[in-house]
Amino acid sequence: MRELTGQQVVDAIRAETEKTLEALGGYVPTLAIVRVGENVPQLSYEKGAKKRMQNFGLDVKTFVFPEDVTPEVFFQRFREINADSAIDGVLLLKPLPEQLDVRRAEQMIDPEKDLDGISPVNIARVFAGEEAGFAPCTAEAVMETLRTYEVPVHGKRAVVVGRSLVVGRTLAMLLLRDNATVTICHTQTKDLKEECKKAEILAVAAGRAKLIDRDYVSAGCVILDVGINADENGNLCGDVNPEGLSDLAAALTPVPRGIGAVTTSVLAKHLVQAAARRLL
Ligand SMILES: Nc1nc(=O)c2c([nH]1)NC[C@@H]1CN(c3ccc(C(=O)N[C@@H](CCC(=O)O)C(=O)O)cc3)C=[N+]21
Repeated sequence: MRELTGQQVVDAIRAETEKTLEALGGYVPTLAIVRVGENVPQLSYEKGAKKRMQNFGLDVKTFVFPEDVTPEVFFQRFREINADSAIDGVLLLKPLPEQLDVRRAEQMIDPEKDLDGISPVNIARVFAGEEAGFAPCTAEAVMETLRTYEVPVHGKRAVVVGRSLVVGRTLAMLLLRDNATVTICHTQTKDLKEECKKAEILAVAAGRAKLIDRDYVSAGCVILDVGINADENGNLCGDVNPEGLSDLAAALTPVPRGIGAVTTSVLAKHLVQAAARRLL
């Protein structure tokens, strides 16, 4: 079994962004991270994103609001951040506390700065199979990983476990755009094992630690593990249990250092693209 580590994909994405940065002639794009409260998964994504931006030579401004911020204050500032010409892209960390209507934020975000594809405009573009616009970074990270490792997608049977808008559903659309035959599985799927065993490409974004083991996998399957969970000992683990897969699967992305590392690189790529579309 091949281990599809993120680093090689990160390097390929960095090389691509460097070309675009050169065309921008020394302009340094700036990412705005907008966070409300101190939610742990959001803090770890923010930390990873900041490190990656630094690593790619990009700037970050962080806007932090208290958990109990009023809608008036939050949306006023969010509107200003969006309109700020010194900001090339915006990452709004989700979920938002309940007093803030997330749909209002999604509709407000400038689609040209919407690096994680949360605006209805960008969602529509992805679901229409268009190349323009920004797809959610994690779903695109899976496609970048397949591309870098030259895993053929065209005509393959792909099974996606998980139907969240940000990952599973979107990833299904990206796989479909590349001519895979796609099945989406979820918590109400009758025989998950049998469905997964049909997969030549198995992408798991279920949000359940070690849900998938060798009983779900056919020989030669390429497995993409999108999960980031904490195991019994508090260590990061994926939605896939790698034990017993090595003589069965053709390839697997590790957790950590797999899709998660690629996700922040796609965010960086989108930031550079957003700046280029605005300035070139
Ligand atoms: N608009 C939006 N998009 C998101 O994608 C989004 C979000 N909001 N809100 C929060 C959740 C949570 N999330 C995480 C990402 C990485 C790690 C993580 O642990 N990353 C490590 C390790 C990753 C690895 O190597 O596999 C790192 O980046 O260094 C955790 C959590 C994203 N989310």
